[in-house]
Amino acid sequence: MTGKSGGAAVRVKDVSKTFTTPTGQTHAVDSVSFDIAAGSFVSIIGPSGCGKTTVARMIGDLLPPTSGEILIDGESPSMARAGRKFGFVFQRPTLVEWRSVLRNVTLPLDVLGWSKQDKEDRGRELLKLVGLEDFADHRPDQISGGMQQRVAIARALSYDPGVLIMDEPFGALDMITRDRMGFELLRIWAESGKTILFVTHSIEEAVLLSDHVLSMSPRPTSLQKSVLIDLERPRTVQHRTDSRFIAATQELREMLEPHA
Ligand SMILES: Nc1ncnc2c1ncn2[C@@H]1O[C@H](COP(=O)(O)OP(=O)(O)OP(=O)(O)O)[C@@H](O)[C@H]1O
Repeated sequence: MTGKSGGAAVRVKDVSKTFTTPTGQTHAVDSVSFDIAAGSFVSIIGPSGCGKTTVARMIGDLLPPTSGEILIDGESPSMARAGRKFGFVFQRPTLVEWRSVLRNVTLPLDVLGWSKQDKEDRGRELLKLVGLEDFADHRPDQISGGMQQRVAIARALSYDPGVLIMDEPFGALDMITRDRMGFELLRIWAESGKTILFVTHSIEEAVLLSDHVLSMSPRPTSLQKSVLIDLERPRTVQHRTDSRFIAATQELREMLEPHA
């Protein structure tokens, strides 16, 4: 994907956000700037309540910034949303209970007016990508939480966006499923060539999955550091014991939990 933003799939420049509520103002994000190169996997990590979700939601056109500029493939978030340039995956899969797994995946294509056959073909292709080809006709309540989140990922990829924004997508899963989903996501990422922005609470998860980890300060959040994860791919469980993995997690832990 080549953008008008100098090759960056996502550009965040001097972005701030202040929420105004009946009880006063919350300065959540303070002049955050970063670029995400096309095709890379970048995580945002920071203490609870620091503003990670707010940053992801502003990029995903779910919230307007108070000031600053966001570009996705060279376009504003609202233009990029209209042009189906990104998909968004939330912490909870939010599937439609009465639709089959296949018809949940193809839901966004209904609005785009795809033919029944094209939707069916695309849906089955995506279910294969996320390893759920045998569950097309199941209802969401007939599959596990991890499988539901894979349906949500397939749905976000349905219209083939260049960028996937994921806000703590595995936060509601147990540790074993979460670990497995991380590697599953890396496989999907490698096969699909997307740019991924991944919000997480877990330092280990961020280091294991990412090319770069953006460490955010407590609220009002600003970018503390971008840590390059110097580990070859494909990543495996063995990387957890690699000295470079340990050094990167240690560096991030010292930034995020300086008094621990
Ligand atoms: N819609 C809103 N209205 C008012 N304040 C908000 C709103 N959304 C978020 N905030 C405030 O902005 C700050 C940052 O919230 P945000 O959800 O972005 O943090 P976070 O880092 O994603 O937190 P967590 O890791 O716990 O999910 C918090 O103080 C929160 O209360």
